[in-house]
Amino acid sequence: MEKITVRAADGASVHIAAQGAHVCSWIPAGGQEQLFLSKTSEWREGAAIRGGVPVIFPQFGGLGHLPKHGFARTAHWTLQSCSNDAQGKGIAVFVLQDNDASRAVWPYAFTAQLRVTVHADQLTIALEVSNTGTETFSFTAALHTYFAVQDIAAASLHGLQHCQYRDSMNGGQLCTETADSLQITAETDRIYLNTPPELHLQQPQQVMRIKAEGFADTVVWNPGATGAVKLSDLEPEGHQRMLCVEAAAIGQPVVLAAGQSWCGQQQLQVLPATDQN
Ligand SMILES: O=P(O)(O)OC[C@H]1O[C@@H](O)[C@H](O)[C@@H](O)[C@@H]1O
Repeated sequence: MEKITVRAADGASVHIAAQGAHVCSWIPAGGQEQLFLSKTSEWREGAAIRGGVPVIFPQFGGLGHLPKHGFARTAHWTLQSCSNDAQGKGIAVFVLQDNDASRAVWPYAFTAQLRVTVHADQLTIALEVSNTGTETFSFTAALHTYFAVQDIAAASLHGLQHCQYRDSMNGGQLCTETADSLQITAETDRIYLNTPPELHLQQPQQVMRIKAEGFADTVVWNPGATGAVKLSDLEPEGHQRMLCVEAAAIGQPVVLAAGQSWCGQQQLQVLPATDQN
């Protein structure tokens, strides 16, 4: 499968597959891999990659008539540019436009652009969608980031306390998060609504600062042991080494009239461990 490497002057790097404009690997300068990528992912054209950062557009999950999570994650995106800016940041821009295949299932004219910027201890992924047609359309979307964790039992997510969420494990029931520190002990699949712009994924060795802009919601997903056995492309015990924290626009679908654009981004930064870990 066609992939590019984007490297910042300081050595930080990402690998991106043209299928899905899918970030498969992110290594901060002087650091270690931060994204989970299943060793048993299929790597077959048209099959979703298990791990990294799938781009979900124009439909999250099964919330519509399209294939699950829409078509962008399995479509071929065109590399528009790959360069270093004046500060040495590595920047790659991929574009997806409507085509016969997309119009057959979703009859709208659009351009989606994914801009990936890497440097130092940071990775920023920005998705911009423009309505290039004459008809208004609406969509749901997500950056479905699979964070690598050393041990899910020692990881905790901070920042969601008091948020409402739809519990997909429980028919989409609306609940309120009570935990200050969310720990994953079983299959978890939740759409948190109107979440704060900054969350922290804490592990003993580091903290991941997860900032979102433009995306109002956050999905937290881990298949647990019960869900993992149903995923043929998830490596054995893979659920113990990953946590998806997804910047998402689901509760309020994005509506774009002709000529309008929308942008959402997820900005990640690796910070040293804190005393709370
Ligand atoms: O197996 P897929 O299609 O990549 O989806 C993985 C998961 O993605 C999450 O975003 C959804 O909330 C889950 O319900 C889903 O199971």
